[in-house]
Amino acid sequence: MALPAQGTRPYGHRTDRSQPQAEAQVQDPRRHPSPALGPRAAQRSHRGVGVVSSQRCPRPCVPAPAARSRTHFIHRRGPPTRTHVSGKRGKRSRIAGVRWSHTWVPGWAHERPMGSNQEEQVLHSLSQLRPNADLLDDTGIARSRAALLERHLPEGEKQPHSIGQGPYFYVGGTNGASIISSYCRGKGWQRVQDSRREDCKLKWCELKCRDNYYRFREGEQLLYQIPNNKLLTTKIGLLSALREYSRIVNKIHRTSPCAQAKVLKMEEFFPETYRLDVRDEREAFFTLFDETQIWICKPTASNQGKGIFLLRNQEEVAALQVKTQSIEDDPIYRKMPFRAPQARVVQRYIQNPLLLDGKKFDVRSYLLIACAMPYMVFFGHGYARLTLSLYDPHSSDLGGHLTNQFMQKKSPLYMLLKEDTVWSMDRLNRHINDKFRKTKGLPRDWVFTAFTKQMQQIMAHCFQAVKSKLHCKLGYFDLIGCDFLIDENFKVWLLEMNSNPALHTNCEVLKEVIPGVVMETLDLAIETFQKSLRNQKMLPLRSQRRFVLLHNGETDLWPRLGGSRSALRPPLPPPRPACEADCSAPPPFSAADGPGARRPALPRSPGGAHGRPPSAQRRPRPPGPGPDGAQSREPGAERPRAGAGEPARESSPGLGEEEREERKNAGHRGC
Ligand SMILES: Nc1ncnc2c1ncn2[C@@H]1O[C@H](COP(=O)(O)OP(=O)(O)OP(=O)(O)O)[C@@H](O)[C@H]1O
Ligand SMILES: [Mg+2]
Ligand SMILES: [Mg+2]
Repeated sequence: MALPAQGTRPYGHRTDRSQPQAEAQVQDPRRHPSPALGPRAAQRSHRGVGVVSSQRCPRPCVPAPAARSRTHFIHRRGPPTRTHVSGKRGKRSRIAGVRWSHTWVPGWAHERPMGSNQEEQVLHSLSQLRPNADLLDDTGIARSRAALLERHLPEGEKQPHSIGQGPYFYVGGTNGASIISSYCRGKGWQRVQDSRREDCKLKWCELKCRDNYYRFREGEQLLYQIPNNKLLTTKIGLLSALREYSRIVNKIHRTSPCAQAKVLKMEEFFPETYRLDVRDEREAFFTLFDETQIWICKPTASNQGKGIFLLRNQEEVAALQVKTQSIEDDPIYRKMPFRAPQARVVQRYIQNPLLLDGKKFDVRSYLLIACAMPYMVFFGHGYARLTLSLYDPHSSDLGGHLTNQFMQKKSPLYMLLKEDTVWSMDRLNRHINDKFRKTKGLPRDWVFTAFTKQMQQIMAHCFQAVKSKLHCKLGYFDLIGCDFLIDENFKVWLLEMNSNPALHTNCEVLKEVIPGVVMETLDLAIETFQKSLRNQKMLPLRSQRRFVLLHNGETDLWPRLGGSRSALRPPLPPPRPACEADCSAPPPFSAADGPGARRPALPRSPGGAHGRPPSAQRRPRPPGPGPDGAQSREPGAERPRAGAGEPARESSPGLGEEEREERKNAGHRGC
């Protein structure tokens, strides 16, 4: 576990295409650069994003201070609603006790059109207090916000939206739209309805639309969602990335025995999973299945529990086998594979989940990639999602097995009992303290200590697995919802990661949690963007409140300003001998993993759950480097080749196909 590095601080805890042309011309940001995104944006070309200072771009062979490039974990005790600050930050850090509590705001429960409801006015007013967040003192902001909340909000005082020709923003879809809009309007920005406009300072789009990426102006605008986030946010993408990363790490550990055992092993946190679109894998699964276990079958890119079913007996498995084979043999799908039903995975079902008053639950947390150039990656707490009914492993009612809100909403009891289906992390912590601490010998506040740490390690590990493959440009940012299950032995399992996580606020707890998550996401995206543009040091981050820094990529050799993933990778220095490496850091990649090196293709065969032959599944553990997979690579270390480890047979579509898929699956992940 890497300790908090210097400079980090503990966690505070459709288009209306009729937009007049003239308007767009008048607002050409190249002539009127946005104060919010910085004047230099206006001078930049699309790709060249400025001179990189020597401080930010160390000579390749000179290792930069390791602490700056490592993944950082800052752990705190206690609930996430207070900010713990390090002494070094002094008064400025004591911002925070602002609880993003809007429970008293009537009518919050449903997303409504922009500007039409009270909560938007509230958020707008709050946001107005920090029109230039980077210029203001946070303590003052917090006080002013609190004062405003006290004075005005119960009466629902309406604050006029700023008029005037401000920078523009675009929000596509309804997920979180009112919160995002309020935030931006509070900065004096104006919402536009035409997604094709290129002069938006911010585009927050639910669907990844090809046009937005074609039109994206690096270094001049912020764009929500990294275009190939499917590497993490589809079931097959995540599985493939984790397998590939394991393979590389294992190889390094074989060749460099002193590379210490600190990287997580995927089988320790990711339930055994097989791809059904890969013949060898599905055959391995059909062979190993026996009726003592339950498996869960999921489409790779759906959400809300759609298309999920359990496999408990040979008949169900045989039916699945026939169905899968018939799809593969279908001449139509052979000709037009994009018409075929979505690829699926089968995953070992965690049969013994921890229960809260007899109910199954999972935890939604957030992985925030606030900046992709350099990477600034954060962890954020979310909430727990419970089923309405009591858990019975033998029940055929999926409502008791699938904890997502969407499934629960199907119940007639939902409207009556919905508040019981979402718990705050505080409540979860209290419950676990009360009910399990003694009997299970847990440390006090297990939720905010051990559990939080494990979630952070797992997320950091997953990020490391895809870091070199994500398309990174200055201005891309992403908020990813990560779903964790705790079993009755308090073992933590990652179930999946979701793009475009649900930002609805239809329960009291969600009203408390979601606006804060969205606003801090935007604050951090803007602050890191500005700092990157200006070649400023990232830390300290004035807008960091509840999110915890997982990875500070300032000293990563790649990606760096002045280049992007879409450009050619710069030559990498020779790897340092592993034994010289800081033993708390992950091992460097060998030259054989570097660019131009030949790499064996992904195992087409029996990958089995974690990329090993089925015979090996039950199952020798790889000589693992240990529990901490959370650090970044050494500054001189090579990375896996871009594209390597792409899901081998997942249709790896261009955006067109992905867009189609997105549209098919439109919906918020995890609602
Ligand atoms: N391996 C597993 N063991 C036990 N329960 C599981 C497992 N995988 C999924 N579940 C349950 O099924 C639910 C839905 O699964 P998952 O999140 O993977 O699908 P999804 O369709 O992407 O859902 P969403 O995006 O809405 O969270 C989970 O919230 C969890 O309750
Ligand atoms: Mg999902
Ligand atoms: Mg889920």
